[in-house]
Amino acid sequence: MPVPARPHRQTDDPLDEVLRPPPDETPEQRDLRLAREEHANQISLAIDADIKAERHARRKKRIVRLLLLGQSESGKSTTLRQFQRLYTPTAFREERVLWRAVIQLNIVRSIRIILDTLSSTTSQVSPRTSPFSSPRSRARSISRTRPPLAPIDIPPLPSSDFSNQEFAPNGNGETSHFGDNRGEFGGESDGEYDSDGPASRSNPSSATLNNSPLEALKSRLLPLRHIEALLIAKLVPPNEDEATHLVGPHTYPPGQAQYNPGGNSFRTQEIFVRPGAAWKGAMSKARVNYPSYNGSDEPHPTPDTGRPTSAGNTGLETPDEPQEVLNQCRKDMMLLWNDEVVREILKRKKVRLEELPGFFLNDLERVTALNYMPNDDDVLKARLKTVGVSEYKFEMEVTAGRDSGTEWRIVDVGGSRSQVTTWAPFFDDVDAIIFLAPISGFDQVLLEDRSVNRLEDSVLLWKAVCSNKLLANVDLVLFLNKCDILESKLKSGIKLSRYVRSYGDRENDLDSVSKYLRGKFSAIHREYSPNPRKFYAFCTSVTDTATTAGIIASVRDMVIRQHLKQSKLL
Ligand SMILES: Nc1nc2c(ncn2[C@@H]2O[C@H](COP(=O)(O)OP(=O)(O)OP(=O)(O)O)[C@@H](O)[C@H]2O)c(=O)[nH]1
Ligand SMILES: [Mg+2]
Repeated sequence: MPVPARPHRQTDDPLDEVLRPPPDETPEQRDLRLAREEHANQISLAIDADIKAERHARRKKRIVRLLLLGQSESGKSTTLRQFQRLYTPTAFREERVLWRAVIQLNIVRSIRIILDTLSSTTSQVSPRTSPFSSPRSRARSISRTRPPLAPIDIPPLPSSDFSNQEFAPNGNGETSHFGDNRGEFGGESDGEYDSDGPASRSNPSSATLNNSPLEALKSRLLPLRHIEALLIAKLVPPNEDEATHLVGPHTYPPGQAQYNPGGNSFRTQEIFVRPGAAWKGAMSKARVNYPSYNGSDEPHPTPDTGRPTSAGNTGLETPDEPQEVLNQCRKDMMLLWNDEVVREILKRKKVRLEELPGFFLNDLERVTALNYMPNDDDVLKARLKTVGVSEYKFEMEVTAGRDSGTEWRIVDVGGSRSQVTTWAPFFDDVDAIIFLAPISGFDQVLLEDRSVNRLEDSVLLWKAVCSNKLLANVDLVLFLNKCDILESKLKSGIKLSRYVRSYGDRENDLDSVSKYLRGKFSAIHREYSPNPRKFYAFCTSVTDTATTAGIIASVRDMVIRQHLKQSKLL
């Protein structure tokens, strides 16, 4: 529909038009208007004074405000948990038990990804074309004591059917890594890991796996669907409609989305909660007695049943049904995850589960035990997406010299694209920002927009943060995060230069790559910052407690020094 032309105005400022006095204003109306304007002006001045006073009081009270920014899955909430672990250890330990439900859900989701992947594969089996049917692989499989779960005759997998770009970005020219604007970052198609030649991509085959061991296993794992629903109900507060109405189906790559063996589909999206104590509160309110919990790593079986007495602390009914179901399914889950052919299929489909958030399949024996109690590392590895923005107050239990008596407030935000717009109101009165750029994502795309490369998205966000005028005087700390995943990717042969053309033929190792990317981020900071300011960069793996402790201690020191300087207390 054509948009009508706007009437001609003297000024384009809509406020100007509204505020201009009417042309036929009487002297009485004029006096009244001026009195109203004066009144409004007084109110506005009073509000400004309040804000100033509050800021002054905050400085006097020594409240330090730290903002965590970065794209989704960059590690913001994990960094927050590291702060909690280090500086409010008692509270952190007391809350560990609440994370068990999240970990249970993470496990269920990982199993679902495997089953989805197998389902999409097994419906396309064509024995004749299978590289798995080579005499060697046949012999290897036949010699095993138990039959493999998936058939040996698996053909090359048509990557177009499993269009999980996260694992095969740009493999088929479907996405451009860095949009059309390939500046210094320029992508190339990912051919190296797409071992399927073009000829093998379309493989309309028909054989199905009725009554196969895989089908039997799938039905034995069906109870996981039930506990998934149960866990979602437990984790998402009852009034959180939005959280249960998860974002659209495009959010998850198709390979992760559908496990639908019996017609009842699993929820297809990532579960999320608003940050803050809401979900923890909802769960802990449902606590039943947990008499012997002392914050240690030791489990607390009840004397008679061996069941976890912590069940009540998870907010789940006693006994902890999800834990019992997971315990019953543990052998089958291990069978699935440790199956050689299943691993091969995952590899061919480029599903690198180990690199996905919330991965616990290598710890199934431990985490499915009836008396399982999450340890610190488990809590840091658990994945629960954040939606919204929330401020956490820290009264440091563990203080160090200069910042004793200081109250810390750490603001954690949801990082997915739709939420970036919610950040700006929190830019006021910030002492420092920790920006997390997960540099292992150079070969991945965003879950919420599969046309956007993750590294490119981080670079764009970083530019926006550096150039933001509200943040012009805020010190920036950059965490080039997920260096552990980056290292294993580089070691496995994935080349940065395929995705970042300007990297050229430099060494493809962690040291060279992280130095290079650090240089790029640092150059952006120099170029885009409105004013000169302090900038610190660290290569991090924030799930790693040992290395992160030192980095967080340095950040804390820097931030507090700057805060004191600004408060003119130094
Ligand atoms: N291996 C590894 N995993 C990490 C690292 N940092 C974070 N993770 C994991 O990545 C997942 C996502 O981390 P979160 O801290 O939830 O990410 P976030 O930035 O808060 O994400 P949103 O809440 O969606 O904005 C979690 O499962 C973390 O355990 C890291 O350095 N290495
Ligand atoms: Mg988060």
